[in-house]
Amino acid sequence: MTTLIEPESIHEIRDIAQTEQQIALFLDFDGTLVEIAPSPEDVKLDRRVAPALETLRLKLGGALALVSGRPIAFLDEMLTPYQFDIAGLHGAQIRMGGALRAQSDAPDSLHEALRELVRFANSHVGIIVEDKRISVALHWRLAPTLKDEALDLMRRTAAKMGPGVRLQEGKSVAEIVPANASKGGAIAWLMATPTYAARLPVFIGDDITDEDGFKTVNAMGGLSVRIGADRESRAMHRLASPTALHRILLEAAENGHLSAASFTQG
Ligand SMILES: O=P(O)(O)OC[C@H]1O[C@H](O[C@H]2O[C@H](CO)[C@@H](O)[C@H](O)[C@H]2O)[C@H](O)[C@@H](O)[C@@H]1O
Repeated sequence: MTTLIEPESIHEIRDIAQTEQQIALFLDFDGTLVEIAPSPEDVKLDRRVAPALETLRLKLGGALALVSGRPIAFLDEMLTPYQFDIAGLHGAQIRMGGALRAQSDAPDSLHEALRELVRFANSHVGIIVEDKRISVALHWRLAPTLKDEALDLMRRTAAKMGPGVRLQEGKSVAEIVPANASKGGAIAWLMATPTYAARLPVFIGDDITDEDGFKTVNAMGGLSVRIGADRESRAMHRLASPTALHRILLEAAENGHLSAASFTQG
C-alpha cells in the first residue's frame, strides 16, 4: 500500500492519530468505497462492505455517514438492506436518523438545461447525461477527446442558469448543482447534531468535490484522507485505493476498534 504524507502535516497527523477521542466517520462513495467504473451504473460494491459499515455505525453510536455526489436513493440501493445517514448530491440532500432533514429545490431552469445536454449527448458517442432531478451531470469518461467541448457546454449552461447553481467538476464529469450545496457544508451540518457533535471528524474521499469536505474537517481539527496520490490535495493523509480502505474497514468491523489511527497506520 502506498502511503504519502505531506511533511508539514506529519505532526498534526501524529497528534490526531494518538487521540483517544471517538470519531465521526464520513465516507465518499465513487472512487472511495467503489472503484471508478466506465459509466455511473457500472459500479460494484464489495458485498462485505455494507455489513461492515453497519457494524461500524453501531460501534460509533450512529456517527457514520456517506457524503456523496450520488442521490440518496441510489446509495440506498447499493447498500441495501442497510440505511445510513447520507448527504447526497454534493450536500443538496441530507438524511439523518432515517428522516430527510434538508433538500435543495431543483433549479427552475434545470429542465431546459437537461434538454440541451441530452441533445449534445445524442449527437456525441460516449457522452452520458446523468439526470439526478435536483442536479445534472455530464460524463465524458467514454469519450475523453470531447472533454473540452463538454466542459465548455457545462460552463455556458451553468452561467445561463444564473447564481442559483454552481459547476462542480469531477473525474471525467462536470455537474450543475444548487449553489448552496457542498460536502463541507453537509459535514458541518451533521457535526452540529447530537449524534456527531464532540467527536473527531474523519472524512475519506478521492475527488475534487471532496476537497471542500477535507477543508471542513481540517478546520475542525479532524482527519482528512484522500484515496489516490495522483494530484495535489488538502487531505492530510493518503490511502492507495478503495481496496486499501476496505481492508481497514473490514478489519475494524471484525475487531470492534475504529479510531483516527486506524486510517493512518499501515
Ligand atoms: O461524491 P462521489 O460519491 O464520489 O460521487 C461523485 C460522482 O461519482 C459518479 O461519477 C464518477 O464515478 C463513475 C462510476 O465510477 C464514473 O464513471 C465517472 O467518470 C465519475 O465521475 C457519479 O456518476 C456522479 O453522479 C457523482 O456525482
